[in-house]
Amino acid sequence: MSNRDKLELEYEDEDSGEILERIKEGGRLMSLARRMRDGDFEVGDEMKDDNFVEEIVLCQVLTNSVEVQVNEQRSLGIAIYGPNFSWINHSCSPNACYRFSVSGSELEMNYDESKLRIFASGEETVLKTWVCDESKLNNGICGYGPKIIVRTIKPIKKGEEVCIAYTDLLQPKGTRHSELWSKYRFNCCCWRCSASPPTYLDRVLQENADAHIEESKSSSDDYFYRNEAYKELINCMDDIISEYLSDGNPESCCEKLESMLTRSLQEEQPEEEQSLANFKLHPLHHLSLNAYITLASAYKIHANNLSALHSRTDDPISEVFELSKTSAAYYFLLAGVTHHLFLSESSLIAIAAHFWISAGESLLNLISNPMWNSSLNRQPANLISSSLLCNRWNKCMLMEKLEMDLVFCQSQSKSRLLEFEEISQSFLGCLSKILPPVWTFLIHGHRYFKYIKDPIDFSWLGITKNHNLKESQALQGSTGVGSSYFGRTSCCCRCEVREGIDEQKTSILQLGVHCLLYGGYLTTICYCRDCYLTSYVKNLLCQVDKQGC
Ligand SMILES: C[S@@+](CC[C@H](N)C(=O)[O-])C[C@H]1O[C@@H](n2cnc3c(N)ncnc32)[C@H](O)[C@@H]1O
Repeated sequence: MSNRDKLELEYEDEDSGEILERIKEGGRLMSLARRMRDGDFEVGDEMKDDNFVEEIVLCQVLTNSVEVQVNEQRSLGIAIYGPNFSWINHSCSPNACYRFSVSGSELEMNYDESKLRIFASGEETVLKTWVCDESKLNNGICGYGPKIIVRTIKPIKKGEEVCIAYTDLLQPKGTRHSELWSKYRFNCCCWRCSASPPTYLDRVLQENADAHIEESKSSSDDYFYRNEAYKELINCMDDIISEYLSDGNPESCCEKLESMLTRSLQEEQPEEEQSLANFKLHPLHHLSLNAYITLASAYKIHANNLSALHSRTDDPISEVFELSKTSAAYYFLLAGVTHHLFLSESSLIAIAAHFWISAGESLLNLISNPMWNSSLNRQPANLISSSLLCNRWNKCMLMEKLEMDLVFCQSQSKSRLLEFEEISQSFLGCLSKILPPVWTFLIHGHRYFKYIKDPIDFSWLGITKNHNLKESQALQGSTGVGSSYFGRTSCCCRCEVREGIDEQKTSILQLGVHCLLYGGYLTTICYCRDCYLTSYVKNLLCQVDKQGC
């Protein structure tokens, strides 16, 4: 499918007009290049308008290509895979996800960095490409480059359509729809988009946490005023993030984003900021999520920059320590928020897995900060004390099970769903013991976090869940785990609250390893045991072991 006709029909629409112009220009240049290559070029040909085939090719690329990402760090470019993949439609509550796989030998042997080059605005941009190995040619089609693997993430009934996500599922419905329309030319009618009342996920992603005034009961002025405040917040955040991307100054970005988040939650507002005050940004809101993602990484980059600047001094820098603590707190909050949302929409499993792993990694990084040793005249820097690890941080039954599952690929005796329910409950049980002191330590004195009453259980927000039949069915068919956290979850493990410096480090380590193993466990469900992300988790866990015992 190329959607070429739809683009032509929608020419009136401003966006489509621009896209169509660019397709026409691209098609003209491609056909010109073809004629020159074939020696079939005469003066005046450059003005010819018979580029239909080239235009179709470009439209097919727009409609069917996917961004190829073989690891977390960077994207390799875009690719079009065969019909087995390209024919899969989209849903905002998909039952499948995909990942790319490339073997180490493939990366080393077939990866020729010099093959394809393009020039853009005077600067040379090098595109990497896989070189076709003649011996692998199979009827003219060669199987080189990363493989794409589609995997189910929900039970799929016979005859039911398999769908994947073309867009970010944590965006509100309006944003998803305009993105799907401008890129793919269709209006999504999946059950999540058609749900009435809207699903819990769609409601919280956009809900104003201020007093719940129903649209019909509020005055039109009030509604208008809030809408304006919402647009103002979006513009303000976009400006801060674009400024950060262009000037690369994490310090100013953190300062501005946090003032924005904090101001939107303050009860008393200066008069000139009244419109922002009218829109409360609760932590499950999609704008808060965008802000947390930027803040978690900006704090980490700021800490790394500062530590590189002082790399020659032996003294550890307390500011680096504080920045790393805040970065870990944001990663943890992101894990808590996405986990909460995942429990109501199971297709968010890969996102939740990703943030649990990032939270675990940032907590382990914090443990190896030299500041722990200096202020207390402890053992050599950068080493997690071996007594700490020989103690094996009182590894609980859940950790032992998850480690066996991840590292030794132990076979399961139960259904995946039953096992998931048990593991998730035990995980929340462990967190209810280890997290409170660690969270207090991470957020101490921070102006924004004092508004976050709990980073895992968001019942304090007072946003009630729907009784949408399809939603509860989806839940039963997938996670089935309630979002209860403090108090209500039972835990049979040996995790315990600790006091004192070594104990504090132990609690952070315990929490970090729990997050990594749980994130790794979710990864095995959505991507399988043998993928890049699970190897990444195993490597991090290996480093903990090597540093210690
Ligand atoms: C990658 S192709 C998918 C394969 C396509 N359905 C076909 O038969 O060739 C993307 C295009 O499929 C259509 N499509 C995908 N998901 C859809 C959905 N949920 N509803 C309607 N059309 C959809 C849109 O036209 C979109 O541009």
